[in-house]
Amino acid sequence: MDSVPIVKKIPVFDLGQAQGKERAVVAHQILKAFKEYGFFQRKRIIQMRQKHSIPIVPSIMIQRSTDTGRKCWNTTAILTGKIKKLGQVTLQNIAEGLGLEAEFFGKEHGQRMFINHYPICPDPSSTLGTGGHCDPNLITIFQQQVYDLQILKNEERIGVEPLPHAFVVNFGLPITVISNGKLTSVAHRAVTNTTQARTAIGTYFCLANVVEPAKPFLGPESPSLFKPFKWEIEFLPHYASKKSVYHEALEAFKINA
Ligand SMILES: O=C(O)CCC(=O)C(=O)O
Ligand SMILES: [Fe+2]
Repeated sequence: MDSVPIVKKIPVFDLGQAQGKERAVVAHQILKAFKEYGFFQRKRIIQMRQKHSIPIVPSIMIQRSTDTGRKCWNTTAILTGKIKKLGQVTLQNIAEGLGLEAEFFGKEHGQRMFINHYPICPDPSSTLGTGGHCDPNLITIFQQQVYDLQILKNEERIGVEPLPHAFVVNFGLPITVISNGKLTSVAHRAVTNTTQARTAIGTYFCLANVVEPAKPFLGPESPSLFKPFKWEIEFLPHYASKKSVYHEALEAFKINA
């Protein structure tokens, strides 16, 4: 590995722009980035990261030392709240970019935190960190401190340049359904490397309700492409059974499939 080119073009927005006067412009640009790459990046987390960096400690230490455990717990709780806010603003931007009401996605979402650790790998050509997949959840927000993220754009893999103090944001298969096919979730994977171990920390924003195409996208000229489904009990088990092969998990929910 690895002849995959690393692009520097995935747009970066800061949270201030996303909520301020430039909000409508940013929402439009986020949609453009989603159409082109399926990803964008969110800046302006420098103070937060410096103030609340998570100590990575083995879980056995957390069990033994209540002090370390408490610190980790407090830090995680603070970060979870900040990420929640970031997720809410991002979902408002996506809704507005799609021409929906800002609160279309609501304010409360299940947040599932993930920590992926990829050790140094002597032969990255034989081992991926995370195999190619589209995410099953609404949006995902995570850190890429060390390069590993590759996306599939027009059948070609491109690497995403890691930016310090930025989060990577991407959207999953439910947004393909909600937008009635206007946005196609982009497949991606994480690769390993021979020199640096890497830990990716992120949050999946989940759905509680039925997933279906949003009413404003439906009409005589644009019939619904997907049947409604319950995310947690119908979609997730199906996604897991398909071993998350790119967009395949959506096939069963397509109308006239
Ligand atoms: O570990 C990474 O960099 C990406 C992980 C990922 O794509 C996922 O957990 O859905
Ligand atoms: Fe992913």
